[in-house]
Amino acid sequence: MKRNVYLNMKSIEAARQIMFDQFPGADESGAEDIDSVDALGRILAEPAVAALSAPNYHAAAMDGIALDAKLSFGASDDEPKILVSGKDAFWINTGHVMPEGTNAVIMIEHLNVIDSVKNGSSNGSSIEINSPAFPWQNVRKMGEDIVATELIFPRGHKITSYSLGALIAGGVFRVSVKKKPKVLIIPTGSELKSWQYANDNGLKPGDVIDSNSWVLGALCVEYGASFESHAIIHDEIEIIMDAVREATLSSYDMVFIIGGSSAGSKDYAKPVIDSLGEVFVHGVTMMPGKPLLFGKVNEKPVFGIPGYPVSAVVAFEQFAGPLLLKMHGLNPAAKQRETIDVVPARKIASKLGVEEFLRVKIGSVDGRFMASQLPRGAGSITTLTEADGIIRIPPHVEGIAEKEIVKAELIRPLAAIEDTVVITGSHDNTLDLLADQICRTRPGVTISSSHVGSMGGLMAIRKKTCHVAGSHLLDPEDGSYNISYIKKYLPGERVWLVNLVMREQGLIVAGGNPEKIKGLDDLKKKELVFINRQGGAGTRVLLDYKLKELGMTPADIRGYENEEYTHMSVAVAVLSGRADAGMGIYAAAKALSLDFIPVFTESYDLVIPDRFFHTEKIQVLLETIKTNDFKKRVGELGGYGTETTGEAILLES
Ligand SMILES: Nc1nc2c(c(=O)[nH]1)N[C@H]1C(S)=C(S)[C@@H](COP(=O)(O)OP(=O)(O)OC[C@H]3O[C@@H](n4cnc5c(N)ncnc54)[C@H](O)[C@@H]3O)O[C@H]1N2
Ligand code: MOO
Repeated sequence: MKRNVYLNMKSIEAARQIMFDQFPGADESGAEDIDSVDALGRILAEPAVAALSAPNYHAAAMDGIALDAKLSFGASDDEPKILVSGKDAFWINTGHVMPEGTNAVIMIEHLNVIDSVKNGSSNGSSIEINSPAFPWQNVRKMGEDIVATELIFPRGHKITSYSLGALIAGGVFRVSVKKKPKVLIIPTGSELKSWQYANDNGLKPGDVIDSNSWVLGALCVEYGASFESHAIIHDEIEIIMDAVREATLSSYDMVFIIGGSSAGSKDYAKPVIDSLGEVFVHGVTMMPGKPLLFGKVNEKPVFGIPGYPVSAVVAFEQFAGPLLLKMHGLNPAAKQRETIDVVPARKIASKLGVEEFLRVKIGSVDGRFMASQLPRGAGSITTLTEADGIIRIPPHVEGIAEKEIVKAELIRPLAAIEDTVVITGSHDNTLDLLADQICRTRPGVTISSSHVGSMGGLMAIRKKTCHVAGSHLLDPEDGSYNISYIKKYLPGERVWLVNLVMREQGLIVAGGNPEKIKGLDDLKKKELVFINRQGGAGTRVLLDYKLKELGMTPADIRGYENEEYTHMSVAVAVLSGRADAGMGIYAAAKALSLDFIPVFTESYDLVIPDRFFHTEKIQVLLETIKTNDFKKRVGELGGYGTETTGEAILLES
């Protein structure tokens, strides 16, 4: 099988130019007539002209009396005027037709009814007024809002919820709108399974759930198009070819082939488009999304969308999406996101020659928007779901220095970013629980946490890039937690130390504990293999402290020098049989159904600078951790104590 090579990578701008040039008439797609009430989000193909006026009569705008304003002229406190109800003045309610001969309304609050109950409409009641009315006061004149025959909206207007009100009030009950472009999405790949299949059968190694069809379908809808999904097609070129041929000959306006766009031996998108039509672009200098393919078959645009989920999204948002907008009669830039100035929390490297779409979390700390980079992997959809924004690094730029101000496109609203508590440091599952629980205390307040270890958290406080650090640093000198580290690394900072939980650290061993391990002492047995954590990890510091207490040395333990970087990878080492025991937290053992032998209870604390401590969102966070609900849920996780949860001390170092 011949492999594809990207002979001619194009810049985003050049590739887009080719795309729009190839479909100059894209915006001349047809129109259809529909009921106005069904037209939300649609684009007017013809102007909407009012058939009725609104209001279509002179209407009282207030409750009171209607009169000819002339009768009230000259009225004052000293010389009030008396009107006779039924003759000079007529009781009227808001919205009612103004009686013949009247042109003003005086509000009921400004009337003094002399010889009858207020609101009564009996003839002969006298009403005193002590200020004049001016003509048309408190009257909504006929056509005040909309005049029949006037233009309500020009063609190209996108119908909003407000627009529906104007159309219906103006008597426009049917509208001519642009037809929605219709997309056929074809997922390809022998590894792909539908979610329904996964639901019924589970997944085997090598199976991948087709999630892209759903993401791209939803994006089509967001961009005003409709879509249908083809059944998954295995890596068989003839079948993919048939599907594309058939789609381009039927009513679809655009076709996506997902997957198989790059250089693999089973990557068929290019040969398919090539043999049915013409390929214009294969390869764009952007990342993710580099292998994007674009061509024409039977006069219809066909895209080869890269299979990695983030690549697929970028390919859509940079190419297929803007073309859909144009087909729908909209400006292709209509979906451009707002940008803000952000400061990277650390320097960011970037590859020369490609435009990188870097997903970042953004936090508002000390009046600056700090951006922390999320993992770059195009295979991780969570790098988009976790992101607050996207920093685009142009092809000629090699990276961004720490604290260099750059633009970020916003994915989440700014107000939500302002309401986010940024927590950096050691990870613990109770932080996830807190993130879920906090919106019960105050909807809108959210937590964004990144995991860089306890020391990383303290450094983030020092660099002013977070509000809260999660930390469990044991001082082996005296067995205290965090305090001596704060004194050493945050000199001059007033910080609060708040206990989140007490957490059990222990030995993670195989299910059923076949080696009958009871504690650290047992690790002296030469037939047992240990798996350690990396130097500097809180858990490693703890192990060394306990070993010293027990009078043991590293030489006593086989495997002491083998290191892993997370609790979970220690648990995986035990599960795979590579080690008999490792130190870690209960949650990691539980996640893989391993056994756990408690060794020590440590303090997992939140470090919060005093200048943030009294802010509303931090108070909401503190309130949340003190709730019984939160403590109960922590208890249910197992391996935690909450007796001291929420206890806070102020440290001035
Ligand atoms: N030798 C090279 N290999 C690759 C290159 C390259 O330049 N040279 N480019 C890489 C880049 S960049 C990308 S992006 C990917 C895109 O490859 P394909 O479009 O050919 O996609 P597949 O290989 O079919 O799939 C990649 C990945 O995505 C999963 N996938 C596919 N379809 C779906 C779907 N509908 N829903 C969810 N996930 C899907 C698929 O299982 C793979 O894991 O190529 C690199 N390779
Ligand atoms: O360009 Mo690929 O799209 O990096 O993942």
